[in-house]
Amino acid sequence: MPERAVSEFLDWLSADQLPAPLAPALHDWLYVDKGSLTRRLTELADGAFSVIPLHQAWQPLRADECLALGVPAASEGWVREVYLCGHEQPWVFARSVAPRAQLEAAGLDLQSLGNRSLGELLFSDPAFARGQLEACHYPPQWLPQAQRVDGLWARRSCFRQNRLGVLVAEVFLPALWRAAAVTP
Ligand SMILES: C=C(O[C@@H]1C=C(C(=O)O)C=C[C@H]1O)C(=O)O
Repeated sequence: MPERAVSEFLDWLSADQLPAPLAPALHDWLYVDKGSLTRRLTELADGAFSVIPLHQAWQPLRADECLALGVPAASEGWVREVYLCGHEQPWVFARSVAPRAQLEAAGLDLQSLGNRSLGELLFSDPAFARGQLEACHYPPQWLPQAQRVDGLWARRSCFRQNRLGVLVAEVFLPALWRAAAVTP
C-alpha cells in the first residue's frame, strides 16, 4: 500500500479510547510510564543501552504527524529514526519528527545528536512538557525491513516547548517484550 494511504487510516488511541482493556504490564509500558524510555531501557539492560541512528533527514512529514503537530499537511520537518538497543539488540524502533519552521525558530539543532539519546535532551530541559500518550498497531511497512512484523504495539506523544512540538513514536519490538518478560 502506498505510504499516504496507510497514514490517513492510522488510528492512534488514548487509553480511554481503547475498545478493550490491555494486559496490565502492556498498559503500563504504553500508557502509564510517562518518564524517559531511555532511562527505563537503560535500567532493564543494566546499563548496556545504546542508540543506533538509522535515518536522519529533512523530509515532508506524514499526514498523521502533521495532524498531531498542528501544521499543514506535508510540512517539511526533521525526521530521526533510531533503534534503542539493550545488550546491542534492537528493543525499540523510534521515529521522532519536528517541523522545520518551528525547529529553526526555537534554535534547536537535532542534526548533531548522533547516537546520543533524544530522550535525555527532552527530559533534561524543563521547558518541554509531554502531551498525552496514544497507542496503535504500527504499520509494518514503516518499520526497517528486518523488523517487519504485523501488529507491533507503538506509542507516541508530543513534547512541546512554546510553539515547537517534537513528536516521538516508539515501536516496541519482540526482543523488548522477551527482555521485560511481558506478553504483548
Ligand atoms: C522520548 C525519549 O527518547 C527516546 C530516544 C530517542 C532518540 O534518541 O532518538 C527517540 C525516541 C525515544 O524513544 C525517551 O527516552 O523517553
